[in-house]
Amino acid sequence: MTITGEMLIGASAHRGGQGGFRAVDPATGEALDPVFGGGGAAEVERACALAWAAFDGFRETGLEQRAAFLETVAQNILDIGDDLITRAMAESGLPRARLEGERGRTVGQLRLFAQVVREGSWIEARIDPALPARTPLPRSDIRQRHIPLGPVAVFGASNFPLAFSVAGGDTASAFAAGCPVVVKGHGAHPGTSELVGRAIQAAVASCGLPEGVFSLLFGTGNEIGTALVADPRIKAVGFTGSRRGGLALMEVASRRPEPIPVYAEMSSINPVFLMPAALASRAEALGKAFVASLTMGAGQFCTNPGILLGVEGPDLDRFVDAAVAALGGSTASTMLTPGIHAAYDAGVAKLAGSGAVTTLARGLACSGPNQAQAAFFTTTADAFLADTELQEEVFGAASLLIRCPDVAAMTAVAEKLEGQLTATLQMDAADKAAVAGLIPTLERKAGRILANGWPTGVEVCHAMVHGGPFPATSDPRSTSVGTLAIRRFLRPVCYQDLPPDLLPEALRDGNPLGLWRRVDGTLGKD
Ligand SMILES: NC(=O)c1ccc[n+]([C@@H]2O[C@H](COP(=O)([O-])OP(=O)(O)OC[C@H]3O[C@@H](n4cnc5c(N)ncnc54)[C@H](O)[C@@H]3O)[C@@H](O)[C@H]2O)c1
Ligand SMILES: O=CCCC(=O)C(=O)O
Repeated sequence: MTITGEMLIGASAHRGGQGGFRAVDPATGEALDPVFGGGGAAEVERACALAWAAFDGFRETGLEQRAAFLETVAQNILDIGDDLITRAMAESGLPRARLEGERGRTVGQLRLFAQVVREGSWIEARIDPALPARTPLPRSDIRQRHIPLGPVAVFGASNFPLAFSVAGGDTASAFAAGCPVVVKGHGAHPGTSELVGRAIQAAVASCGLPEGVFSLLFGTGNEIGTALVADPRIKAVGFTGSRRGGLALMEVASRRPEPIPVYAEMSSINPVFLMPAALASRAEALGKAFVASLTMGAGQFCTNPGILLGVEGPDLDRFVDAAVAALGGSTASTMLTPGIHAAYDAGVAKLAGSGAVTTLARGLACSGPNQAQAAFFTTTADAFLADTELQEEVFGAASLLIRCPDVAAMTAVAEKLEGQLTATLQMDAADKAAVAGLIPTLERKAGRILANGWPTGVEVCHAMVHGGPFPATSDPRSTSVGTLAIRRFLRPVCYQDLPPDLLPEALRDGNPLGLWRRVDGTLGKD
């Protein structure tokens, strides 16, 4: 499939005239063809007008038609074949195996949402039948279902060019809910974005959906993203990226005459608690496994283990020795963009220059542009508690070990942490009592609590929460991975005493769609 450098606005392809740009291969520093034309206000206007025009039709598509659309997008992505993988490799510096796995995750995610759409319980139909004879007052007939919010703006993330980008989780969950999507493609992987965008555009056409169900915009500065979030026809935003970018978009959304929800996933350092009995029994294995998680994908995971906490002593020393040995032998890896590489180097230099921090190990030297050496630092619990800057995320393979005098100090540090996507416990049976004391704190701090695993590698499933309190996300009530993500783009509507033939099918007597419904408080298929 040819990459043209055009934006996709509804059914058409359009070359933007607001400044050209090219993707950069971070492994070589070379600019890649073609030149992409950036868009501006006119393209935002056209995409949002089409999305709004498509909304009422798309939101009332039958469950089967919408599920088939998601499955068609998945198949069309697979049908691009190897061109998608080779372009994504060139634009991201990520290896083939990682991108093939990510393509599988993206396609699996779309298919999982198709199953969710068909099953229909996300509509959460509720019926409280009229009670005309109730005293002292009769009850009306009251029914409720969930409807989609409206067109959603999705910002593709740099670090997952497939699973968190044009057809990633935000887009899949918005489509599943019945929301048209306008994507602002990430400038780091425009070719990958165009290929996937064309797969979605073709699916919209072949499934007989209104063209405005999907558009893909590009732009060189912040203006296009700002204009998109400010557009009155956009009713929600999905974002994965920097804290600064997420906060800026939240600000734009909140200043609109009609403020809208922004689901921004931003910054997390994902604490790992090395409990004493676990360290005593397997410090060396934990040290090696930690480095494997830290250095995966050059550390460019929002779930990266950015801090570790352990009680000082010989067992923690054994952990450190094993981690230092593993990290010291880790090869430098290409980062996603020159900007992300520069931010990593600056973050590492800041930690290394802190008087309260000691450098334990660095990875092997770099041998090409935009490569990062892994970094492992240590500090004390007192120093960490005294300096909030030590909590700042360094996006990449850098981690800080906090040496604590006892388990109580680990809890004290946990209490001072900002909101997190994950909190990980390395624990043995003898640690259970101490862990039980930590869990209430971790529940308040994180979206996902893991035992004896590593936070990188998020499962896409029904029970997953990839979210958490600020600054992990802008809204701790939801998730951006897993099927619960559909809830972000829905809202309840109540119908009181409407004539039966004006009710939506989901709420009609006789349950024509065969949905799970709560009738007079009881869940069933009545
Ligand atoms: N939490 C995560 O998962 C995660 C993922 C990727 C990057 N990051 C962080 O973000 C840094 C930069 O990487 P990035 O380019 O992927 O993220 P970014 O936040 O700079 O950009 C993400 C997207 O948002 C847009 N954007 C950013 N700021 C904006 C603004 N003020 N107004 C309008 N649009 C705006 C960008 O154009 C891009 O499309 C990294 O160094 C890292 O610290 C975090
Ligand atoms: O970078 C954010 C997503 C991380 C993720 O999905 C994973 O660890 O698998």
